[in-house]
Amino acid sequence: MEALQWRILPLLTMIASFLLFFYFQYPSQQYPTNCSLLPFQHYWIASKHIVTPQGVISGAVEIKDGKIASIVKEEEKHGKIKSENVIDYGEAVVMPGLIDVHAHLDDPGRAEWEGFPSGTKAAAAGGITTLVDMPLNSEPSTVSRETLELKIKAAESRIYVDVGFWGGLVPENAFNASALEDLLDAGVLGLKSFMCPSGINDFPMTNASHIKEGLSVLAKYRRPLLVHAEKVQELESNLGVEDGSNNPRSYSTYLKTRPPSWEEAAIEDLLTLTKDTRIGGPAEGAHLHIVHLSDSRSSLNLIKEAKSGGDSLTVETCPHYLAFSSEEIPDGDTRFKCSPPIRDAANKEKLWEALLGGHVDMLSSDHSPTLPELKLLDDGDFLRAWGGISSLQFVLPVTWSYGQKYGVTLQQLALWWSERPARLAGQKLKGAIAIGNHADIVVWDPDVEFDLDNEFPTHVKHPGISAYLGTKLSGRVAATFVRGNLVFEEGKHAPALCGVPILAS
Ligand SMILES: NC(=O)NC(NC(N)=O)C(=O)[O-]
Ligand SMILES: [Zn+2]
Ligand SMILES: [Zn+2]
Repeated sequence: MEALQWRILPLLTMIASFLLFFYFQYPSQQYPTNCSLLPFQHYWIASKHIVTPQGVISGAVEIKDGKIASIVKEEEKHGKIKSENVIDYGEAVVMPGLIDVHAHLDDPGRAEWEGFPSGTKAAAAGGITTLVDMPLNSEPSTVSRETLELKIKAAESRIYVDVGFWGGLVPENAFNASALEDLLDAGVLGLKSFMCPSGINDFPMTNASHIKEGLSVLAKYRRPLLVHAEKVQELESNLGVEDGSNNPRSYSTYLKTRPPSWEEAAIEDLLTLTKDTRIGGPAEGAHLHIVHLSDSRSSLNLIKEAKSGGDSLTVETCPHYLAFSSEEIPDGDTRFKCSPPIRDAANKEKLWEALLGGHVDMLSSDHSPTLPELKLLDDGDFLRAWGGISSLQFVLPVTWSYGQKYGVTLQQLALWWSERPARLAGQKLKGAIAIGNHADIVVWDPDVEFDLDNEFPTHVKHPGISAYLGTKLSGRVAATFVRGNLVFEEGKHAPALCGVPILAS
């Protein structure tokens, strides 16, 4: 016994000193598991253009253990910051990281379309620090506690940025309050449903009664319902079958199959339900969010009216509706196919007007990629090709570039891409450069122009299907911080994937 002790003791001492040596050599504070390209966790980001809710300031943001510890104005900097831990970005813009509340990463089950690793790597390179994944296009769809658990498992250790999840409201669970509560208790940030076929078999559409039920459950949780608002209406013409103008390679043919009246009809239905969300109404606490609005005429007027009546209602549009117009879409170029469709130039102008006027609340990517074969790029058949735009990495430069003409400000970008999306997704510690918030930050150069060509380093799985490929953009993302970790800088990603799944509690 004693002999054994004498042999083990020196061995233990040796192991202990070995561990101590490594601890002091590489203290965990100093090298946080490769999550960050920076060697420290307490530092300052300095710039002449820091976008805060109170305005754009020159100064520095103090970051400590992943949070924003203080914001120091230029004139107050002296003596308040340790110069060796300052990253000075000069004239570059320091803004809250983008929060994309509408992305389809198709994982698990259809990861060959995108997947968590490539999708979130692209997000990090594009200045998106949080995204909320849609419940459909993965296999299975996220419609129950079990299927949410599969999502979380697919995301864990495989994401470069933080990812939350919307759950699906489908006929199968809509009248089953305990199933919906189970899904909400498991942590989805809210629900999402379709008022037209979604294109995915295990994600059937809902009608007004399903949505009413969903809202009543959501009211208790104070989480939103997101709706794809298009309702199939009988088409007025027979698409020019008689006059021969129904060429499936022509974008105008596709446009005629999904007229603005579809959006209008869906929104009319929805607004009969959102009245209940008013203060004192039976669904007070519930909130309805209309995703990817394209029609800026009648649909938007209905939304404006309901909002002014006190309905708890918000609406998003996407960069592709603001950047492109139907007249310019080349024959056969199915990269531009999405639903609702991109409409004419006059519609686009009115959409900008509504965004600038505060009637459209926020922006989202609706990144919905697929396999290049399913885009039928060779055939160019708009009626049969997969509908969905691939854009995730480019939404910041796209919004900035196409917004120049309208005098878009940095403050507006932060509102549309961070502050309001954070509120929709219930993320109180995200969406603004403010003391106590997560240090989720994008640093970018508004004046740097680049050609988005085949040479440009893109990280989405299938860059060739992006409608933005071949355009010239301004606004280059220089660095992205997620909870204080420098996850992307100058084309390089941090070695470890340290994004975390975000669950509502
Ligand atoms: N199944 C989809 O990804 N659909 C999406 N497709 C688009 N937007 O064309 C969507 O959000 O409706
Ligand atoms: Zn949709
Ligand atoms: Zn979508």
